Amino acid sequence: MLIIADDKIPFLKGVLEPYSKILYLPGASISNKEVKNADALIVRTRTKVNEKLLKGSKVKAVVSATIGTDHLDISWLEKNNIAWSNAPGCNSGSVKQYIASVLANLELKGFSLQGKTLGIIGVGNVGSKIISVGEAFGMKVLLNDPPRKEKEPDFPNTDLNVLLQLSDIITFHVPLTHEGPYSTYHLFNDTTLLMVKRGCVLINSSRGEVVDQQALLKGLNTGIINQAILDVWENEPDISLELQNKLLFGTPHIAGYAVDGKANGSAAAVQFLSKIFHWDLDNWYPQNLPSPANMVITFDEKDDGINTQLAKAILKTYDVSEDSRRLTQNPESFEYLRGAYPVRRELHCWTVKMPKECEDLKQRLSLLGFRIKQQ
Ligand SMILES: NC(=O)c1ccc[n+]([C@@H]2O[C@H](COP(=O)([O-])OP(=O)(O)OC[C@H]3O[C@@H](n4cnc5c(N)ncnc54)[C@H](O)[C@@H]3O)[C@@H](O)[C@H]2O)c1
Ligand SMILES: O=C(O)[C@H](O)[C@H](O)COP(=O)(O)O
Repeated sequence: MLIIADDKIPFLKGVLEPYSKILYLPGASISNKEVKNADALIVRTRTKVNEKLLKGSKVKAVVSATIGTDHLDISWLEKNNIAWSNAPGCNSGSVKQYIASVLANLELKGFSLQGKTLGIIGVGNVGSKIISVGEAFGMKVLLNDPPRKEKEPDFPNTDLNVLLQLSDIITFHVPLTHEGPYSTYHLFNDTTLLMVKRGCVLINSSRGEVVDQQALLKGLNTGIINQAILDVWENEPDISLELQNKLLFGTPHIAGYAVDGKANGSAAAVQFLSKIFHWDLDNWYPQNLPSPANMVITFDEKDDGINTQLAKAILKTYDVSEDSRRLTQNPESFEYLRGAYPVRRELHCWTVKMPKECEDLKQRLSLLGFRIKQQ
C-alpha cells in the first residue's frame, strides 16, 4: 500500500510507516504521475485534488489536514466513490488567537474596543469562537450566517447589509464557495463597500477570494475603510504589494498555524485513514507538542484599564504584528514563512497568575480561554 503525504504536515513521520509505504512530497508538486499508484492522499491547501490529479489512479481515500475544502473537488471525489474528509474545526482555536491578537493591537493603538460593534460573517467553528473574543473586550457582537439561519430558526442572524452598516470591525469566517444562494466569492465587493460604516476595520482570515481586493483598495484609498488586516489573499503566494503597503497587518496565511491547530489537523487525517484501512490509530494524537519555555503570564500592571490588561496578556501569547513585519520585510517569502513558522500555542495553553480581587478581569480572561491562577 502507498500513501502520498504533503511533507509540510507535521507529526506524521513514523506514525503510518508500520501500515503503509509513505511518500512525502511538497504539496504543490504532487501530480498525477506520483498519485497513479497511491492508495490514499494526505494533503493541505496547496494540493488541488481534482480529476486532473486523480484520473486513472487507484486512490480510495483523500484527507486534508485543514478546515477549508475549496482545494478539493468534492463532487468529483464523491462521483468516483473516493472517500474524503477534511479536519473540521482543527485550527479554530488558532484563528481565535489570531483575531484576539488583532483586537489587542487595535486596543493598544488607541482604537478603544469597549462598546464598539464586532460583525462576524460566517458563524461556524471559527466564527462562534470569535464571539467570546468580542465579548471579552466589552464589544457588541452581531452575527451573519444565512445558511445557519435557514437550518436553525432561532439563530440570531443580522442581515448582511445591517451588519455592515453597524459594525466598527467586520471579520470574515466563511468558506470559499462559487455556487448556490450563499456563494462567498467576492462577498465583499464594490456594492458591499458602499454599505459599511465609514471608518470601519476589515479583517479577512477566511479565504482571499472572499474579499475583492480591488474593492478593498478602493475602500482604503477613500477612507471608507480605516484599517484592514489580511491573513489570506487573492492569488497566494503572489500577493499584491500595493495592497500590502496599505494594510495595518498582512500575514502569510498563518492564522491557523498554532501548534495545537496543526496537531489537530494531523490527528484528524490519521484517524480518518485508520478507520478506512482498519489500523489501530482511531484515537491517535501527537505526543510532546513543542511549547515556548514559559507559558505563565503574571499580572502586576494594576493601573492599566481592563482592556489594556487583556490586550497585554494576549500579546504575550502571540503578536500578529511580528508575522506581519516578517512578510513586509520579505513579501516574496510567503510560502517560506509558512513552512518555517515559529512555535505558537493557543490561548487555552497559557496560565495567567492574577490577584484575587480582579473578578471582572478573571471572567474576561476566561472568555478568551486562558487558564487562571489566583494568588
Ligand atoms: N487563515 C487560516 O489559517 C484559516 C484557518 C481556518 C479556517 N480558515 C477558513 O475559514 C473558513 C471558516 O472556517 P470554519 O471552521 O468556521 O468553517 P465552518 O464550516 O465551521 O463555518 C463556516 C460558516 O460559514 C457559514 N456561511 C457559508 N456561506 C455563508 C455566507 N454566504 N454568508 C455567511 N455565512 C456563510 C456557514 O453556514 C458556516 O456556519 C474555512 O472554510 C477556511 O476557508 C482559514
Ligand atoms: O483551511 C485551513 O485549515 C487553514 O486555511 C489552514 O491554515 C491552511 O493551511 P495549509 O493547508 O495551507 O498549510
